[in-house]
Amino acid sequence: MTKGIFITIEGPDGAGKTSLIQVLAPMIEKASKQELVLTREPGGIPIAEKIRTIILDPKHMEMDERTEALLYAAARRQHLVEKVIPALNRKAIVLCDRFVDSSLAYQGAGREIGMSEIASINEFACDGLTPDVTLYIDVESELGLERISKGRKTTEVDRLDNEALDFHKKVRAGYLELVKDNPDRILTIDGSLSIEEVANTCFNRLKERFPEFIN
Ligand SMILES: Nc1ncnc2c1ncn2[C@@H]1O[C@H](COP(=O)(O)OP(=O)(O)OP(=O)(O)O)[C@@H](O)[C@H]1O
Ligand SMILES: Cc1cn([C@H]2C[C@H](O)[C@@H](COP(=O)(O)O)O2)c(=O)[nH]c1=O
Repeated sequence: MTKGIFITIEGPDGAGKTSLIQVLAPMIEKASKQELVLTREPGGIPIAEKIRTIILDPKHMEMDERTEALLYAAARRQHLVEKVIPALNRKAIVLCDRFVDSSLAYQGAGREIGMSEIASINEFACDGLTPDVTLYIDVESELGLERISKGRKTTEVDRLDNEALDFHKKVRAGYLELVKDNPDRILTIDGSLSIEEVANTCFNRLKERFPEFIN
C-alpha cells in the first residue's frame, strides 16, 4: 500500500451528493482502519472556500465564463496541495465532493467552452493527479432542479443552481459523455433511488474495488 485512495463524487445539481456523503462516510469509517478525509470542491480549505464564495455569489452575474473556469481550477490547485495530496501521502481515504469532471461537465459542456480547453487548464492545476474511482450519481435535470427548489429553505441556492434547465441538461449530457469515455474509472449510480439505496450501492461498489482498504 503506497498511498491512500482518492474517491470523487460527481453529479448534476440536486443529485444528492451531500446527502449521500452523510450516509456513506460512517459506513466507510466502520469498515476501514484507514483515516477518512471528507472534503469538497470548490472549497475544503480556507483559500478555496473564499474562491467558492466569489464564484457562487448569485450577485456576480457578470462573471466571464473563462474567469469562472480559471477560478475553479485555482481553488482546485490549492486544495490539492494543502489537503488532498498530504492526506493521500498519509494513506488516507479521501472522499471528495466534486473534482475535475465537474469542470468538464459544467464549464466544458454547460458553458460550451469545450472539454479539451477545460482539460488543459486542469492538467496544469492537477499535475497528473487523477481520482482512483469516481461515483457518478445520475439524475434527470428536472428531478435535480425540483429537489433543489423543494429544499430551498435548508439548501443554499447558488449562481449555478439558478441557471436555466437547458444549461443543466447540457451539464448532464457532458457527464454522460465522460462516463462513456472513462468506463474503468467512473461508476454510474442511479440517483433517483432513495438515499439509503444510493449509499448501499456506492458502499458495495467501493468494497469490491478496494478490498484491502474497505472490508
Ligand atoms: N435520493 C434522494 N431522494 C430524494 N431526495 C433526495 C435524495 N437525495 C437528496 N435528496 C434531497 O434533494 C435535495 C438536494 O440534495 P443534496 O444537497 O444532497 O444534493 P447535492 O447533489 O449535494 O446538490 P448540489 O450539488 O446542488 O449541492 C435535498 O433537499 C435532499 O434532501
Ligand atoms: C467543482 C466545480 C463545481 N461547479 C459547480 C457545481 C455546483 O453548481 C457548484 C458547487 O456547488 P455544490 O454545492 O458542490 O454542488 O459549482 C462547477 O461548475 N465547476 C467545478 O469545477
